Amino acid sequence: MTDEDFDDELRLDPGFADRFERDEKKPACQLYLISPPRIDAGFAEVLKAALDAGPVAAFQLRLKGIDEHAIADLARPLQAICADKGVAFIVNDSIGLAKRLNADGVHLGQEDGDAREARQILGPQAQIGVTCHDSRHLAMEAGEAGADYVAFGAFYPTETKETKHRPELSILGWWSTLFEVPCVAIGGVTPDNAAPLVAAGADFLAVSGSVWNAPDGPAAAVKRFAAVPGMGA
Ligand SMILES: Cc1ncc(COP(=O)(O)OP(=O)(O)O)c(N)n1
Ligand SMILES: Cc1ncsc1CCOP(=O)(O)O
Ligand SMILES: [Mg+2]
Repeated sequence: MTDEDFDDELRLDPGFADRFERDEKKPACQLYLISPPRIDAGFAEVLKAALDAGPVAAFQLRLKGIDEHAIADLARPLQAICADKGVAFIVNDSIGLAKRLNADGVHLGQEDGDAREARQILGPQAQIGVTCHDSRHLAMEAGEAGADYVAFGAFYPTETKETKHRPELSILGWWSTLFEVPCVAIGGVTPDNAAPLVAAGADFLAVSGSVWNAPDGPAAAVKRFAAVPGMGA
């Protein structure tokens, strides 16, 4: 079944998602930071400053190409900072590492494992997120499997990851209208292009490059995100 067939089956007016308008009944959109691809010795201080600069709901440790013992060693001080600032600490890719670190949650891509298994292993309090690319079908499957959020992207070009999928903004309104599970927008999001994602219904903006590579520094970028209409604590 295609995503369009879902609209037919649900007897939806095909244009309804484009007309979705975020209003005061929907909680403010929140910032979800994804770590830089490499963590150097000074990163803990950079992270602290970024988390102090504006509201951040979550921090995901996303390190590729290094083994889990090394990631665990890098994780602990960062996890402590997040705990201190009341920011959820999410591990990318690995249910086992999330368990070992007693992280607040795990983010799973379509090849990273199953949300039901993650729930069994990590327990009812864990925040479990699932990559759904541009697919309503994957998002509904993730919701049924008990995901705490579904992630759509990449909305904009990004140098952080090679991406194949480019959802339309309307997937955010479609999801928000039909389901309670929060949705995340990811991929090339900057303070300058964030507003349409927020207006379209994103509950979280997941951001890496535009924060860590900001010319005036990560803290300034977090501050700019806080000023985007519809963003909040
Ligand atoms: C919040 C969030 N959304 C999407 C992704 C991408 O996950 P995945 O598709 O598994 O790709 P990698 O990040 O593992 O390269 C994410 N990490 N976080
Ligand atoms: C991990 C990931 N998944 C889809 S796009 C992306 C990269 C997000 O980083 P950036 O905010 O730098 O585009
Ligand atoms: Mg992954």
